This record gives sequence, structure tokens and C-alpha cells, in this order.
Amino acid sequence: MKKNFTIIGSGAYGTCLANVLADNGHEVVIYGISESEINDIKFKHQNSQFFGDAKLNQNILATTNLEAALAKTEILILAVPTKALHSVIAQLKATLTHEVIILNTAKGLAPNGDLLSTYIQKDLHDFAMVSDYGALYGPSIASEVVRRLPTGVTLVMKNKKLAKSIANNFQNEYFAIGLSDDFAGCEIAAALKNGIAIGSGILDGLNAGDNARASLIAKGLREIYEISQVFGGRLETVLTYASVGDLVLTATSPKSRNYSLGHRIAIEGNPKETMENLSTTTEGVEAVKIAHQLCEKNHIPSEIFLNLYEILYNFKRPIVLVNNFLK
Ligand SMILES: NC(=O)C1=CN([C@@H]2O[C@H](COP(=O)(O)OP(=O)(O)OC[C@H]3O[C@@H](n4cnc5c(N)ncnc54)[C@H](O)[C@@H]3O)[C@@H](O)[C@H]2O)C=CC1
Ligand SMILES: O=C(CO)COP(=O)(O)O
Repeated sequence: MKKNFTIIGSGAYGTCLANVLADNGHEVVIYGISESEINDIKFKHQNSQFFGDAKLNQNILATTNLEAALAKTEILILAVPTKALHSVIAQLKATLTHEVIILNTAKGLAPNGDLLSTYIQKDLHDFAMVSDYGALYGPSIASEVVRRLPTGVTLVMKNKKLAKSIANNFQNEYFAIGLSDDFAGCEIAAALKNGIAIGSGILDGLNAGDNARASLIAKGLREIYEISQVFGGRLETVLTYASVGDLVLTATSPKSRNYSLGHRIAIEGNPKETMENLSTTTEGVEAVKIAHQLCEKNHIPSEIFLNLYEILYNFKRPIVLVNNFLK
């Protein structure tokens, strides 16, 4: 059945998901705060800041008017960076006048270390207009999704019947959905793989070798799983698109902004300066800080997050990661 979707955020990920849904015949409206991105989508059917001249499905609607964007929506997708979620939710609460299902795609953790699902649902607790909540995570570099290259992601939701029906809305010949009800396992993996990707970029930038990268991924996955256990994350979730899938992608692809940041830090040799010139959405920087705090608080030994923290926040030389991560 055709549905009405509204996507909050006209950046790379919101735009590529809009394309998947419009390809499947759904009504899709993108809401954004950037006039240039919205006009590009609306009039030229492209989002050139992220995807060059790649053409989008012509049926995607785009607006900077939140009220208009929400008028008919049944499923609302949050596609903004983690730090924008709180203000976006406040705006939604002030504007929405009918019930919707919310799906989050931001990969991060709450500033206090809570899961994003806990944080978002706390923000929404006094708001009656949300009938259900889920999240979409997995290896999905937006520039590949928009070119309709094969991609599999995990939809996390407690309501299995609803999850199946939403998965059907997304699925097509190039976009596959696996299901999970383990928010902790998927969300911790989605947020922390960005930190491991920064580490992987650092190792590659320092020519530590393919063995080192693979060892970092294996050890990183273990650390992610151990942190997820604090929140009740399950071992089987490690095998999903959201966990091992996204970790392998982000820790090996130069198309990842987090991997690229690590690579630049290694090449430029001055973490402070590289970080000051950072202009892209690079969620791993904040994730490293929170992961480090979670490890300290819960007595989880983590050489990777500890050394990444030292590099990103105390500006230690990137070589410390190479020297220490196998300890
Ligand atoms: N780009 C990718 O390949 C993927 C990204 N993600 C996640 O999706 C989230 C969004 O990332 P991207 O789309 O890549 O970032 P982006 O940097 O491409 O776009 C972010 C968008 O959010 C908008 N925005 C910021 N504050 C806003 C607000 N208050 N109200 C409305 N819009 C606002 C910006 O104008 C921009 O259009 C991140 O958490 C990221 O980790 C998830 C999967 C893949
Ligand atoms: O999450 C992503 C792919 O699944 C995108 O990774 P980056 O944010 O590192 O670009």
C-alpha cells in the first residue's frame, strides 16, 4: 500500500532514502532548512552538494515549510545529525497535529550516554502524536544508495507486524531490509562504528597495513558488543547489517566521512588543526568521547576508544593508536 512519508533533513541520507521510497511509488516530502538544498531537489531533481548531477526521482517533493511537510505524513523519518535531534523534536511537537510513526536514522548517542531511542522517546514522552518508534541502521553510504546500488539495512522496531509492513515500503530490487528488535545492540553499533572508522582511517593513513585494519575491526567489534551489553544488547545482533555490516563498510571505505577524518588526521599529523577544519557531519568524534566515558563508568577495558579519545580530545600523536590498540 502506498504511504505518505516525510523526511526531516535534506542532507545526504534523507535525500537518498527519499529516492528509495519515491522509486517504490510512495508520496515523499523532504523538509529542510537549507534553501539551496531544497530548491535543488524541487526544481532540478538533484542534491548537488552531496551527489553532483545524479538525478533523483522527479516525484520527490521538497519544502522549507514544516507545517506543509507534515500535513499528510504517516511515517516521519528523522535524517538530521544527532546534535540536531532535540531541536527538531521540539519543532515537531509544536507543529504535528495527527498521529505518526517515527523512524530515526541518526547514528549517535545522547550527550549523557543514553541510547538515542531512550533519549528521543524521553523527549517525546508527553506528546500523544507518536504511535510507534523505530530506527534504520546499516551499511548505506548515501551516494551509493542514490545511484541505486545494492544496499541492505536493518529496521529496528519492537512491533514486529508493523516492522514487516514498513520494511515492505522500503524494499525493492536494490534496497533490502533485515529486522531486529534489539535497539541496544543496533544503536550502540551504529554510533560506535563511526569511532572505529576514525581509528581505521588513522591506521591506513599511517600505513599500518591490512592485518592491522582487520585486527582493529575485530577488536572494535568486540568492544562495541561489550558496551552494548551494558544496555542489554544481544550477541546475535552483531551479525546484522546494522552491526558488523556497517562497521566493515565504514572502517574500510574512503567514502566514509569518519574513515576520511582518521586518514586526514594521520596524514596531516596535527589532530587539533584537522578537527578545527572539519566541515562535514562526522558523528564519530562525539561517539568516541561517549564510548570512552561508558567504558570508564562500566569498567570495560578499551584500548581503541581510550587511544582515540587521547588523539581527538588531548591531541596526542596518531601513532599512539598503532602502538597501543593490540594491547
Ligand atoms: N550519509 C550517509 O551515508 C549516512 C548517514 N547516516 C546518518 O544520518 C544522519 C544525517 O547524516 P547526513 O544526512 O549524512 O548528514 P548531512 O550533513 O549530509 O545532512 C544533514 C542535514 O541535516 C540538516 N539539518 C541540520 N539541522 C537541522 C534542523 N534543525 N532541522 C532540519 N534540518 C536540519 C542540514 O541542513 C542537512 O541538510 C547522521 O546521523 C548520519 O550518521 C546514516 C546512514 C548513512
Ligand atoms: O553511516 C554511514 C554508512 O552506513 C556513513 O558513514 P560516514 O558518516 O562515516 O560517512
